[in-house]
Amino acid sequence: MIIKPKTRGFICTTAHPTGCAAQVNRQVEYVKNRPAISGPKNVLVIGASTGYGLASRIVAAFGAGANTIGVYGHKPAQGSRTASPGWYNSAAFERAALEAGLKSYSVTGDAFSDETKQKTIDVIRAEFGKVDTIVYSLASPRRIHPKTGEVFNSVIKPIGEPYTNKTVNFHTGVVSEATIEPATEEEIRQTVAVMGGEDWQMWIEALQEAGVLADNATTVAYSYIGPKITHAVYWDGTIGRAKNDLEQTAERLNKQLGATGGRAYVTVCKALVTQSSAAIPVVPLYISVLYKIMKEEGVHEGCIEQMYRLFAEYLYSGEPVRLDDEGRIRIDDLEMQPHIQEAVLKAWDELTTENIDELSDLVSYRKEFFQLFGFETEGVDYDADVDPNVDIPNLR
Ligand SMILES: NC(=O)c1ccc[n+]([C@@H]2O[C@H](COP(=O)([O-])OP(=O)(O)OC[C@H]3O[C@@H](n4cnc5c(N)ncnc54)[C@H](O)[C@@H]3O)[C@@H](O)[C@H]2O)c1
Repeated sequence: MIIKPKTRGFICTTAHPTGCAAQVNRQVEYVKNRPAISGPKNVLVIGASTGYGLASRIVAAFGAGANTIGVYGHKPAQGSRTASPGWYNSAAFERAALEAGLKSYSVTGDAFSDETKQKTIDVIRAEFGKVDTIVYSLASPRRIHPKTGEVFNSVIKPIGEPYTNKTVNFHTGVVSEATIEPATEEEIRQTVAVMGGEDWQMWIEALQEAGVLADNATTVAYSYIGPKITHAVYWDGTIGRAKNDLEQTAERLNKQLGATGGRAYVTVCKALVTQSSAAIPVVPLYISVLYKIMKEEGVHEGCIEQMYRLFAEYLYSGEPVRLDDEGRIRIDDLEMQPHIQEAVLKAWDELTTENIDELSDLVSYRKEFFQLFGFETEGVDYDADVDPNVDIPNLR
């Protein structure tokens, strides 16, 4: 069938298998052309099919030659519906790993459930023995608690007061003001339950109890802090509370794993176009401005560049890991440079619908958004007939 993008707000309901594969292969090529990384051997990535998780898996496999297990939510094609981009990405990843002679497995299911954890443990035990690196990269709107069955929904809201700022409809380029009402205590609690550290801890403990966690294991989870412009809706809001909880979890895990030479880190990453960040008001406009300035300065990075730097220069550099005062890894360092942020702020104050293309890189934002779903990718013939049914090798 001929597959074209179909959007509904900040989501695209179709995905293109050839385009997604091309995006994955571009990231694989980037990593293959960088110096090899030495350290990780058997890597588990939770949330491995898109964004930072997918890039982490590509770096582990093609940068360090590691065997990998990717855990992610699954949506194969059905009738006239295409599969999700994560499905096509993972199919392309598994094919590339097979070709490179790397062991790799995909476990699909709800990562928050005991069942998926057990399924993953079974694969580790049968195929790898143990894992030495665990990347926790879930971004989810909802979690069912595996012990109590309680359903939690995460919200992106400020705390205390309503928040008003500029935002953009990235499809039309219209800049307007968005006001978000503050979260209730219950909404804060539920957001922390979804995006905080409890499930990360549950994963590590399940792996430890099953005896499939290597002694000197490294685990990492991702966070974002960002500039003052987004603080009210992000760092000082509901999601920031969850990220705070993630940091406390890292501290606890560090102590727990430290006894056997292991380590746990929260890594603060750069703001990038992913399915998750597209859903946050204000953030797409901030990213568009940031992209323009960072590109002009020659310091722009995407997911793959960020993850390569994390593995090569921090986690597996052979040196003690550089941390900030709060014990976090900061690969948002380039984004947060004062002169970059000053330039963003200056543009931000002046931004209107009329000058958006001059002051921001909305064109790239839009393009990258569609690329997340395999569209607008060079070298892909979008008028060609393509089979939406794609098998994932090594799917468990
Ligand atoms: N995008 C950014 O700008 C940015 C910046 C800094 C930090 N981060 C953080 O990085 C992490 C990953 O975010 P992303 O932007 O790469 O998101 P993403 O939406 O691209 O990826 C999320 C992954 O989680 C998986 N997932 C979600 N719910 C699941 C479930 N219940 N069971 C199994 N798999 C599930 C998806 O399949 C996907 O593989 C998050 O913690 C996010 O806060 C993102």
